[in-house]
Amino acid sequence: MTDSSPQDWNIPAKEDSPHEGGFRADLKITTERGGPTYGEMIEQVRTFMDKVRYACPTHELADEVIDDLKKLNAKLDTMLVDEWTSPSGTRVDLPSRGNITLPPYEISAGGPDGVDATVIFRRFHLGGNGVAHGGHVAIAFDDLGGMAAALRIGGVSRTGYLTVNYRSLTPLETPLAVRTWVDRQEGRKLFIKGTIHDGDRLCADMDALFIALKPGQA
Ligand SMILES: CCCCCCCCCC(=O)SCCNC(=O)CCNC(=O)[C@H](O)C(C)(C)COP(=O)(O)OP(=O)(O)OC[C@H]1O[C@@H](n2cnc3c(N)ncnc32)[C@H](O)[C@@H]1OP(=O)(O)O
Repeated sequence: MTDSSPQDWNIPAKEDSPHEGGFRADLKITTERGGPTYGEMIEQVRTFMDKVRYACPTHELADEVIDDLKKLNAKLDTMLVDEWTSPSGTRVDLPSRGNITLPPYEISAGGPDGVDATVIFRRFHLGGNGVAHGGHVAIAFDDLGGMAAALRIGGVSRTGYLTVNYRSLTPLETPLAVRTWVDRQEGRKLFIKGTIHDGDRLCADMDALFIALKPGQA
């Protein structure tokens, strides 16, 4: 049992900070939260996950790692905040906004016409036989597709459906070009398309529907 409770992550909307279209009206995007080395902390976590995916520890080493992780978890338990003020997700200066649950990507261009990014699937994104897991490919498309929708409407949308066509194998540890764009819009419905290329080779493409949230809609 840790000091934290599930409520730490689920602070309800308040009068001075209402949920609006899925996000808080006063959500502050900042590059300050978590301090100047927060990005390096996230990178070390990703590196740890890479190693965990491939490590075969002895019983003794596994016990040692468990003890070390318990200490690290206890340290972070003293610093938990709600999702609206957590740096992970709002640090726009970091790959994937500092969100460790996303494959790390960097945006090179973004606007109402779409988003261009470079994504690297890490060793811990392994599916099998040395290439990326298809679910992780879909996560990259979902986030960057949602970003294309957000930049078009200047607001928040949620995924209605998302279809990925896996055209060829998606390599790990390789910078891949991602493009997502609004193919057409019908009212609240944004039809989003996307591609992931390894050089000239198409790895996957996406066909998705995002629905713009109404004010107050979660
Ligand atoms: C800058 C930062 C960028 C960050 C990007 C992050 C992106 C991440 C996005 C996500 O992963 S969101 C999580 C996954 N998605 C969900 O959990 C959504 C769950 N579903 C819902 O919450 C609701 O179904 C939804 C908000 C999507 C729609 O419900 P509504 O009640 O608002 O709309 P409604 O059901 O009336 O549908 C509106 C229109 O969309 C159509 N529609 C809705 N879902 C559909 C669907 N699945 N397929 C086809 N059409 C669909 C629906 O028929 C209708 O068409 P018409 O206006 O023409 O009548």
